[in-house]
Amino acid sequence: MSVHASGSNEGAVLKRLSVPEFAARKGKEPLVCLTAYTMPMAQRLDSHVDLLMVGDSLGMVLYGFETTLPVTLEMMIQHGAAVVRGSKTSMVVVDMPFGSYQESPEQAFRSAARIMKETGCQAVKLEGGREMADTVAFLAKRGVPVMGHVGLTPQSVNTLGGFRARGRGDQEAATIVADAVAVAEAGAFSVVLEGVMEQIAQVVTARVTVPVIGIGASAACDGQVLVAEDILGLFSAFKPRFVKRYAELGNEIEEAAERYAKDVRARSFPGPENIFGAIKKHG
Ligand SMILES: Nc1nc(=O)c2c([nH]1)NC[C@@H]1CN(c3ccc(C(=O)N[C@@H](CCC(=O)O)C(=O)O)cc3)CN21
Ligand SMILES: CC(C)C(=O)C(=O)O
Ligand SMILES: [Mg+2]
Repeated sequence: MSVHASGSNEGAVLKRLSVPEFAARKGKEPLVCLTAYTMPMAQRLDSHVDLLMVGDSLGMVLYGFETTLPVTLEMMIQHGAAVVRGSKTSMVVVDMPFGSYQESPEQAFRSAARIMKETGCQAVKLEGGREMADTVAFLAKRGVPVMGHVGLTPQSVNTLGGFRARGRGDQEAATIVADAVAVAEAGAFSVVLEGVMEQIAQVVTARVTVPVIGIGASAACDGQVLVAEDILGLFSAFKPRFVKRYAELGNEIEEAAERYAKDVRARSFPGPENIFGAIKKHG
């Protein structure tokens, strides 16, 4: 719909939204983010969003895993490279998968460097709060822009006991605020805030100087992100409360497959226009 107005897009060549331009949008218009895992989806979404997030949710949405834990660095790199190839103006951020960064800042840097070298993305995202602050700082100081992710952190599903809203109760709410502040102060250029009450979102958004991107965290945030397949009706294993459906493409796929099957069975497909050199029928 629109090419990013800020920054210096001199001449006719379109440029991607940069990390500093993204960060400078806090307090201005809301930042629009969606996940993308493939080239064709990235092509369709690119001009409508500010950021394309190659989420490790692809393990659940594309591969049918029950959690994001089995996702590998290799999978994130292949999908990340495809999304970069399919987009021109959006910033592309790739999720660091479980096990690729938690061990040490050095391990995180090695993984992040591979992601950036092999995909061409602008930044990486990793889950965690205060315990990840050193890692965020280590990467940010070495040329790896980092997006934080606090609140409902799906890679901790086994510790949390499920994909449930976080921050119910004052103690847990204070923990989430402290986590967001810690990663922002460590140098994260933005923070995803997932699955928390509006009250927490409001406090976090006011308290940190970088954009807070919400998913199930109310309109108090500086921007929103959702899984593209969720809003398009292409994923039906579960539907979090925070998802709003904007299309029912899953139904359209089924209807298309049904019509095709009917045509093949009736030999009405392929027709003359779909074949190479039809046999001349003599009347
Ligand atoms: N397709 C998809 N969309 C997502 O938003 C998403 C993923 N996959 N995979 C990674 C994580 C997992 N997420 C989830 C998964 C399930 C719920 C869910 O079912 N929530 C229920 C409440 C469950 C409870 O309280 O026990 C809800 O009603 O929102 C929420 C977030 C968010 N992320
Ligand atoms: C939705 C975003 C925040 C994410 O982490 C994912 O898709 O994996
Ligand atoms: Mg993720």
